[in-house]
Amino acid sequence: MPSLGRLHLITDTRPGRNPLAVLRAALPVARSELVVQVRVEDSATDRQAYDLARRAVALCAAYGATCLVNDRLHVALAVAAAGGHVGADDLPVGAARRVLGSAAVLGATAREPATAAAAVAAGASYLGVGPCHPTSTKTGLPDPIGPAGLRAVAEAVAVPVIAIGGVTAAAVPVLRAAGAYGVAVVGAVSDAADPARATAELLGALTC
Ligand SMILES: Cc1ncc(COP(=O)(O)OP(=O)(O)O)c(N)n1
Ligand SMILES: Cc1nc(C(=O)O)sc1CCOP(=O)(O)O
Ligand SMILES: [Mg+2]
Repeated sequence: MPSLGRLHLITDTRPGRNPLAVLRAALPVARSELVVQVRVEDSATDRQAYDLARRAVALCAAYGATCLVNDRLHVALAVAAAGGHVGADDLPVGAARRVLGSAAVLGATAREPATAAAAVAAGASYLGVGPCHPTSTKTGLPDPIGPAGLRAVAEAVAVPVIAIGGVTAAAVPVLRAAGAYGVAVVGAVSDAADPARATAELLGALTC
């Protein structure tokens, strides 16, 4: 399995957003360092998820980037994505691994060490850990775990830990020092006036 990219860009499909335009801006900058996670609103139909995912897979292929699909693993398989990401309300990690197969990238959400270790034992190849900081992108999350919470998870597992939740380029050094291999963002790129520049700033912080 090729090494995992360090910058995970999650699609923003809230009303009024243009996720494909954001991908077209970010991909030429980050190329193979980018992991695109296709995440749609819960209210989206499978057909809408499929249409976005197949376009994202094609764009990623042109730049050597990795494309994953959040939650809907049948969509991941249908578009030949590299894998998927699951959390507490999705298929259990072991079941997700059986669906996707042994070669797929499989991310799992973990907020504390015991869940993290269990997810890895069940077949997760990376962990999304957060929310590290307050975020306005997703509601209903627990309180932020901060760099200390991230460190506790990172010290418990041997797979890449991807910090998520309110991540900005300025926050990256502290998160990396706490054990993050990479970061996952929505707003830091999708809300930016210049998504290409925001991507470059995040990459710079991740690779310095
Ligand atoms: C990299 C990464 N980390 C965490 C999540 C959150 O997944 P989940 O808890 O299943 O919540 P939804 O994104 O499905 O609402 C993620 N998607 N990516
Ligand atoms: C989709 C998602 N999951 C989270 C978690 O902690 O599980 S935080 C989050 C949203 C991240 O968006 P932003 O980069 O704009 O804060
Ligand atoms: Mg989920």
